[in-house]
Amino acid sequence: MAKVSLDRLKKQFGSSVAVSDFSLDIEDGELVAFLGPSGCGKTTTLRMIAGFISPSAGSIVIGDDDVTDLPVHKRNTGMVFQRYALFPHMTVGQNVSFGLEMHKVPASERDKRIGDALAMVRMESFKDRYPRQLSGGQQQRVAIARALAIQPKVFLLDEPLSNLDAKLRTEVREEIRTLQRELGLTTIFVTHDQEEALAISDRMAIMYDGKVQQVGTPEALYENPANLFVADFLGKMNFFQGKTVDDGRFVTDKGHALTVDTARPSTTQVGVRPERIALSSDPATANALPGEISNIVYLGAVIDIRIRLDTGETVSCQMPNSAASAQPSLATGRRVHACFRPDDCMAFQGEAA
Ligand SMILES: Nc1ncnc2c1ncn2[C@@H]1O[C@H](COP(=O)(O)OP(=O)(O)OP(=O)(O)O)[C@@H](O)[C@H]1O
Repeated sequence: MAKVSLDRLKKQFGSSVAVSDFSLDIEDGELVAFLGPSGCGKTTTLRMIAGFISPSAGSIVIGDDDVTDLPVHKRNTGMVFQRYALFPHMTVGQNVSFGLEMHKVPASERDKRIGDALAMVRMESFKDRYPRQLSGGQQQRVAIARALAIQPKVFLLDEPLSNLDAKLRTEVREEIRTLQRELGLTTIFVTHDQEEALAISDRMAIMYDGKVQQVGTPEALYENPANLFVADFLGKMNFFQGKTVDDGRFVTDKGHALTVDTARPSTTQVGVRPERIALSSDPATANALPGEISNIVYLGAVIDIRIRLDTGETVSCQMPNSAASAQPSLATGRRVHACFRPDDCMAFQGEAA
């Protein structure tokens, strides 16, 4: 496997800039997810790394080789696409063999490589079937086997799970992660699904409008988002707009005086995660905003409770199902205080989306 270094990558289509100033070092054996909303430049960046698109500026180094100007087949990357991209007229075995032939693997070695790759994804017994005789999950496993059979230095996946149903998505996601760890594969995984990115990656690069907004472990990004975009995009967040009046005191536009550990003079938004909000009829914390329960949404493991504050804003509180059932008087219309601790408040600059 190999380290991947992206240095100030840029891609311009005509006058529109799809990706700009994208720099990132991906360690040997690391799985990095590119996460961001539709159109932010994830696929364009991945395609530049694979060699399907040439960058307008910047460089791509895989291992010790600068591959920026190399064609696709000389980069030794294995790619899996959203729509499987299997050849319909070829059997599973022939599909996997095709990649090996393209990479000039001698015929004497091919059968073993095909068998090994299909075994990795538990598809050995499907070798003689055609893609139309397979389910979506099975087709995607074959696409993964085809990409891995060439023993790539870098494994690239572009929204590989988005055509699968929810249960299968989790199953194949876990299979990809297990395989990636076992083989020590340097991997880039493009997705717009935050839960998927959080679950699968060592680190994530969050993108917006062609630019990397923040890179870090799932925990670091969720607990310490660098800016309003990341805070809003990753997970849910309650925002309070206002200004800092003195050290640690933040007054919202609606007139709530909050105690916020991280408030700075430049802070214009305070964010609190829904799971950090507690409901109390007898508040004992620094930040307790009165209101009434306006809606209760049952999400299975988690209950989402909306509180309409007396000042008009709505705050979302999430609690585990077990905690909610321990609160027998949880009902719409009930008077409560939405309470949160000063160290659970995150401080940001700028306008919330
Ligand atoms: N061949 C192209 N010609 C012109 N513009 C393009 C081309 N490919 C992509 N773009 C534009 O570049 C931007 C980034 O596109 P890209 O496909 O990389 O986004 P994405 O984050 O992968 O989105 P999605 O999740 O919807 O696939 C978009 O505005 C898109 O319209």
